[in-house]
Amino acid sequence: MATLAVSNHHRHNLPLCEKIPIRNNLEKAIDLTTLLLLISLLLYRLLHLSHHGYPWLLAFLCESWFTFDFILGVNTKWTPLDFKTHPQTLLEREGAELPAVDLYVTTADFVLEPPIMTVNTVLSLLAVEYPAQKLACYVSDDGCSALVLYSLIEASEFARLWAPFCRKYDVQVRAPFRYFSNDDAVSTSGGDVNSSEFRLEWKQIKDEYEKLKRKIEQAIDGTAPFELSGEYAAFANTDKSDHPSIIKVIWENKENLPDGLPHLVYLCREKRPISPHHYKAGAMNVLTRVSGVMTNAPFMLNVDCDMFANNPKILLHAMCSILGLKPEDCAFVQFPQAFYNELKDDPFGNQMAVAFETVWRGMAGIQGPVYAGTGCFHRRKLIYGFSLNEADNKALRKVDDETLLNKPFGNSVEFMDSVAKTFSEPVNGKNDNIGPQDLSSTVQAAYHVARCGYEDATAWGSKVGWKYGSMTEDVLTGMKIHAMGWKSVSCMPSPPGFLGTVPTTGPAVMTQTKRWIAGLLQILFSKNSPIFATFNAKLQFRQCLTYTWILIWGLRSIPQLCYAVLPAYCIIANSHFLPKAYEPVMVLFVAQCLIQNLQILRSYHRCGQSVCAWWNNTRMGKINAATSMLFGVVSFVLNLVGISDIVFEVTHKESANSSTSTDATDNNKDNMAVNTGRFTFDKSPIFVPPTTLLFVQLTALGLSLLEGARDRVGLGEYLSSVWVVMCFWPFVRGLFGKGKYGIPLSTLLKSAVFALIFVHLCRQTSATG
Ligand SMILES: O=c1ccn([C@@H]2O[C@H](COP(=O)(O)OP(=O)(O)O[C@H]3O[C@H](CO)[C@@H](O)[C@H](O)[C@H]3O)[C@@H](O)[C@H]2O)c(=O)[nH]1
Ligand SMILES: [Mn+2]
Repeated sequence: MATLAVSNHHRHNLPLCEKIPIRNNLEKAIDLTTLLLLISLLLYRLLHLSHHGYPWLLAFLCESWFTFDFILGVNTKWTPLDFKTHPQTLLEREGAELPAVDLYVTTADFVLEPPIMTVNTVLSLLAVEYPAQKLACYVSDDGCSALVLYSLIEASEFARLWAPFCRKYDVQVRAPFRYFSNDDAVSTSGGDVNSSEFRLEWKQIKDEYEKLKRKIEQAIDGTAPFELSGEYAAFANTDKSDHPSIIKVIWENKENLPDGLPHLVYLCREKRPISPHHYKAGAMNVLTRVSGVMTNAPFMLNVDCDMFANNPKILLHAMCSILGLKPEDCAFVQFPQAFYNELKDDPFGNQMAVAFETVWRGMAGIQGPVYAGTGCFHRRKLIYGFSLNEADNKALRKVDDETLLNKPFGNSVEFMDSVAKTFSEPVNGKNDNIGPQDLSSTVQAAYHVARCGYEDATAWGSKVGWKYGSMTEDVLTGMKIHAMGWKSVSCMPSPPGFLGTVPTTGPAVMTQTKRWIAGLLQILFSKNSPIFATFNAKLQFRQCLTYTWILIWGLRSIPQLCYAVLPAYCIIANSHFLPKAYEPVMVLFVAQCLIQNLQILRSYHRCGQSVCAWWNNTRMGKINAATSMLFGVVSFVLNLVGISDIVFEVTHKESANSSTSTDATDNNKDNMAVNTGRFTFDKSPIFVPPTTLLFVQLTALGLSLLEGARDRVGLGEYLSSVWVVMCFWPFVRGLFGKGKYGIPLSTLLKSAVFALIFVHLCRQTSATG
């Protein structure tokens, strides 16, 4: 007895979550050197402004921007921090006392987001290591698809085998498609995998999964009869953007069994053409309310439909931070985004591996990482708009007053109950206010809060819930939380907590980046701008700089494009924007360029990334500047002046099984392997600017070959022009590629016309100048 007490006491002193500052003195020294070089170059340009023409001035302006940008980046990475969590300690200390968590999965389109993918994500959550009676999984379907409901119903049957199997054999990856993939590293379990019993069960479960997959596939391609009757009658005559709500409790853990299966609820909110639905933010708010009247857990996890739980201990890791840190230091716990369909060397420069290592840890050392939309644990309390400081505590007492509650949260009595409970419970939500025992009795209330008019004249989307007004609702919602003075925490366990899909085709990459850019600008130029928030609210100054750095992402396209056009312009118009190679100051230019790029290369090396990945990212940075970033800025401006709306175009997610698909012939597979990561194109106008830019550079280089060297152009301009062509190499290949690998003829023609006009104008200025 005595020893037990001692060891318990001892355990109580062990930390659940530790903050570990990362040393980076060398980084700091190199960054300061780069900064010094950048500033001296700017001074040099400024001093010699009067001796040079417009290209020099333009170069000065662009480089001023780059320097500003660089400073913001250095600020972010100045004081990096890691968090280390101890799930074992948590289990020993808390055991059955762990708080309840509501799990949200969003899907919006059964074609772009195959239901088997959503099913895998849901299965990985249902089988997670946590007392099952504390969990409820809610799937929001913005696509209003009976096929999604059907898939989930079938999946819940399978889950009854899957979850116990995972627990019994300590399976590491609990998304079946991944576990049954041929990858040995993935399919290992912790338990006794050599026993014949295991082999037998493994085979059975695999067969069951194959059956599930087949059923879903057949329902989708129509080879099995699937009628909108009975359970699915509600879907008859519905239109994706015009239908009532549909809510189904698919599975209920009636006996509250800790090793049973968590509740599973399908939810499709009402949509009407006249009422804005606010895309994902709107879906998240309905999830919040529906779960509020059903299970009302004090914490919630949200994932996109493609982001399965890759580490069965994620909930324990997250709880370590939530229970182990001061509440104000842990508003939300964000897992970095990582991907399972990554192509080698990041050909599209969108895997963000280095960004997650550097920017992420950097932010963790200020006020915490951004909320990245998926793989994030929130406190229900905070989502309801409450905060911990004195002033808000007063507001907290006020809200008990019915009349005040009524307005911001809407008019559901059941939901106000959730608000009152959430409000009064201790910050770390130890007293579980799990809702009514019987979920089906709450369905009526759930229908009420899922109605599309429910939010009219309430604070939803402004003070309460996920925030409206930006396509990147995640960054906005997280920033508002930081502006209330809270800190957030990053959680980077090994193996990574969640894995999802990353776009792997040119057009899909462009669509996604364009939406992000527009969404970020929507935040920058609004009343929610971080710049106001440092003055009026509690956003720390350095955190404000970091947010600004992220939000101006798209604006970078303007100086970058100007800078990329400069060499071609100078060559055609016989001008220059760089000193001559023999001028001593050239050393500074070269040094700056080398040091900055080597520093970036070094960070790639440290994150285990190849030189090739570094080059691909550098190159894609330039390509994005001429495509998605530019178009993001344009769509933001068009929206601002009221010409067009910004819509949330859902990212196409490759089917979870495509990598292991067996129907591809060997020949096909070879072709695919050769072309993996090769840039693809479509007819979108987004590919016109880079093609034009490429034509202009090629014309400039061609002309100087034909007409001989020009007196005012130096080596610097020629090299810069070649550099730009190298950056746009995927487009050079696109000139000769076939099918989706080739730039469409219409795009080529348009670009040629624009390039001709540009070259003509350059020649005119050189004639007059
Ligand atoms: O009207 C909508 C549109 C989207 N979604 C869901 O939102 C999620 C993200 O959509 P996706 O097309 O995958 O966008 P990504 O750009 O890949 O997502 C990143 O960026 C978004 C903000 O732009 C965040 O919301 C996401 O969480 C983050 O992963 C998916 O689960 C969708 O099903 C909805 O529920 N309703
Ligand atoms: Mn996504």
